[in-house]
Amino acid sequence: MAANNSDSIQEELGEGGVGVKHEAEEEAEGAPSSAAQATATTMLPRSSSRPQLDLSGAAIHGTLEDRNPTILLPNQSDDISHLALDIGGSLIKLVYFSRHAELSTEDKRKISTKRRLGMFNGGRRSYPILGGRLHFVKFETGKLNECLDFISSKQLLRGVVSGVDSPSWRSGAQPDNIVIKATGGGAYKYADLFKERLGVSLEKEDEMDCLVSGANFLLKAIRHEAFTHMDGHKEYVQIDQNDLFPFLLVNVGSGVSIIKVDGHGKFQRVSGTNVGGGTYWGLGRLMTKCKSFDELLELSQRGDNSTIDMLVGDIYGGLDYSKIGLSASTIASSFGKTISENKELSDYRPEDISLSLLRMISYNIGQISYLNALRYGLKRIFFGGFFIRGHAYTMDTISFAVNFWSKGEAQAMFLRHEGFLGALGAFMSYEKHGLDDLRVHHLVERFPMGAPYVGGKIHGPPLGDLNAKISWMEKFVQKGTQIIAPVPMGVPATTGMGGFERPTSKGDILRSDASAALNVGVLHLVPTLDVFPLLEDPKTYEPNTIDLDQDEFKYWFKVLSDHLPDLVDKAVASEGGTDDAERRGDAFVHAFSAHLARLMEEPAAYGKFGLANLLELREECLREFQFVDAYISIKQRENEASLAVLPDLLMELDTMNEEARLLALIEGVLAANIFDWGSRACVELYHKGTIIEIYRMSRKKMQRPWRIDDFDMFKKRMLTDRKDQPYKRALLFVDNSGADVVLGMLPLARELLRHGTEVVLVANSLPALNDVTANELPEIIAEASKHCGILRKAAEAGGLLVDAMAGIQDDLKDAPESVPLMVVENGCGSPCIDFRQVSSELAAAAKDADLLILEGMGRALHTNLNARFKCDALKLAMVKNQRLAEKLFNGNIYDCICKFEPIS
Ligand SMILES: Nc1ncnc2c1ncn2[C@@H]1O[C@H](COP(=O)(O)OP(=O)(O)OP(=O)(O)O)[C@@H](O)[C@H]1O
Ligand SMILES: CC(C)(CO)[C@@H](O)C(=O)NCCC(=O)O
Ligand SMILES: [Mn+2]
Repeated sequence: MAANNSDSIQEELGEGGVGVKHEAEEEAEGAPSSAAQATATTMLPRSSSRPQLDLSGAAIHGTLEDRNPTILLPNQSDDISHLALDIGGSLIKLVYFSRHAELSTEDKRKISTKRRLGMFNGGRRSYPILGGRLHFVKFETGKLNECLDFISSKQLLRGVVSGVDSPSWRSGAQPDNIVIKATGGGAYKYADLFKERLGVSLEKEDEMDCLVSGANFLLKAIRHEAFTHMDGHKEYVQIDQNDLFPFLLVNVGSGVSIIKVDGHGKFQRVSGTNVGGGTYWGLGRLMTKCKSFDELLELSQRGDNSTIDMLVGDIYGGLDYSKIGLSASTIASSFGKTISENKELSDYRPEDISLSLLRMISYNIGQISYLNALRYGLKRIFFGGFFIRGHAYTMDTISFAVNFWSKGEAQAMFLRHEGFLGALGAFMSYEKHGLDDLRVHHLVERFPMGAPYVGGKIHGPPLGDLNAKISWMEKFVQKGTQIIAPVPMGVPATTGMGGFERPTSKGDILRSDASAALNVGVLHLVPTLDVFPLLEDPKTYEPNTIDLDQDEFKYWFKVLSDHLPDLVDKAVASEGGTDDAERRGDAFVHAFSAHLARLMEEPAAYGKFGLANLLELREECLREFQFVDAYISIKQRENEASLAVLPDLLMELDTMNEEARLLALIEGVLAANIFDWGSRACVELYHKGTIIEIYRMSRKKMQRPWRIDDFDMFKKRMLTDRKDQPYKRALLFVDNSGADVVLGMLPLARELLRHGTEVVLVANSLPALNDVTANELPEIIAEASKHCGILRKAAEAGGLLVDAMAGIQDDLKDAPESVPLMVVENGCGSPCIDFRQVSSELAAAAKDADLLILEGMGRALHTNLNARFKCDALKLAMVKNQRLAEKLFNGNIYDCICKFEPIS
């Protein structure tokens, strides 16, 4: 049985440690925030392998009294290189691409690492795709002027030049040369108006072509795009690229187009129906006097269609007509009850009318789609178009019809970017932007701060700056805008005989159109991301170890909420504790809490969401309010404190024999992993002792066997089986700053170097909690090298000492004989790692690696505990969360995990 040392850790510190000041705190007391700032400003330029946070979050405009205030999109300083439109009978859809401001990130360390990894000269792939962001916006066709204003106020035409395929979009374009791609009937109808008002020509693209290429792009490039929706339950479907075609695409716009898709560019419009979204909205408006589509949809949620529709039971005296499979509650005739002679329109409730109408039209579309699927032997039907509106009841009705008539043979699926197929397709039709080459791993979807909030329409002039964004957040708070209930999950009961009851809606307010558009997120295109080449099977790889279901989410909601006050204190202090920082801190808390609340209501609101995504969302949210590195001063003082005792530790290790030393090293990694500011239990410990005291105590308490203890197997591999065949290259995924990396991972790296193994330290590109970043490592290593020849030689050989240590030249020819120690960034800014999207630098480093060491809870437990690799893997972590320990290992907090997975 593995030892449980949790109580004794608390005890020991409770006695010996109380009242003892944090060692480094004392040192830092003199000038706490200025030290932090000094580092912040001398930091190397930020990595661009994950984009900077999108600053295009929405902002509120108008008076506080408005129920649906207008939402403004803040300024976009980036270049706009492409813009495409789909102008339909009801709505205008606009997709535009903004390029990241290119940061120069090629510091010396990176250049020399890249050279070593063979990333230059042939080894380096050339990226035809630009990094940037795809934005999705829509307007009512009847308010075309708002769309024109939006385009000019956001300067979307700036940089778009004549000859749209020219890559030189920055050079000054003459307005009268500008050509943009457009599809939908309005591309013809309004061409002159665009020319007149904006001076642009619309290059027309075929509407069906665009729908198909938009759908194909989404199904290929977006991981969680398609989902089923049955009985109120939403489930994302994994699309197999090799088994995608043929399928039926049903676009439900004003009218409905039904297209059989056989491949890229291979399709046929096989049918359509004039009973579509325009019919629902138009008839609904006439009959209910609703002022907006959403109002009409919202009404339906409180409706009872049995007052309008003639049911089988109405005809059969309350009985089922079971012989032909019809239950009493099945609609026999939509609107059939309104034949009653003594009733006028005003005698019916608008709610009931809206529901009957919605049901009639959705059901009809489902049925016609099924018939066409049957006609061509297709099993999969994808539904798009804005009629769907992410509305649970609409989707359930369509799914019900497809499922009922096909007897479960055919499946209805919906697309998250439902209404943007045509606009995306028009966008794709630009040549040479390289987007056809985009793969799933190049795209990161982000949900800017506006996403959880509810507002009116998205349009209007741009908002200036961060300050304006914060005011927006403050306005929301003042106004007390609560997070409004999600699209209700209809839980229609069926009798199993075709009956389909009315929706039992959860909330009574429809999530507004604006926020629904925001829920689509902003797609960040990051061409430098790659799939980690050592994943055994990228197709079946799932980073998250535990499914974030409602129950699990509730738990993490509390953990993250409880942690917020402390986090924001640190964040504000890291920015000097100024009034401005305080304001940003408040805004951050509101924004992140809003995201949490939104996800609590609907865990699938932003696509399939795991714990890794949730933890990353918090970091992104900090970055959105320009908190560059909340833990910077903690990281610094812990690094210093640990570096001070490193020489003694190394000396002690060197007195041991090889076997004892290897054990001491692994023990050291596990013990030092206790320094984790993301774990509440550990943060409490930190008040009870100095870093070194805690580290020593943590080591002393180590008792084998650990909860998972493959150490002997690892030792055998290292010291017996293949002693003369050491690992060629080890990738060490490091976790926290301070003792964790300095006293844990660095000594282990040193031992591997000693065995002749090249070591690549893999660290975060962007800060997350107190994790060490790739930018910070060279300085730490340089400091450690002062006391250790092995590290120094290896670091020199790895080109690490160029910037950090004066007097040492980066001259490869004169480099001393040693295997190199290198540092690469992982492409993430999160405490977890998703191996489907890592930096190209890491992917290159992985090519020759035969050992992976994943360290820490985020990378080895929350994610990747069950991941299988093409080479040996060692997963090391201390479990610093009681629930996780119980769930994963039937264990206890502070249990240790040493999981070795050799490939043979
Ligand atoms: N805010 C909204 N205003 C108007 N209609 C909306 C709104 N939101 C959703 N809809 C629904 O979406 C439909 C329009 O969908 P979509 O934008 O896909 O079609 P369209 O391109 O305008 O039409 P078509 O392709 O037939 O020309 C409307 O008819 C209505 O049913
Ligand atoms: C006319 C279009 C293609 C315009 O988008 C669309 O509204 C539609 O497919 N209407 C249905 C027409 C029909 O096939 O009966
Ligand atoms: Mn359309």
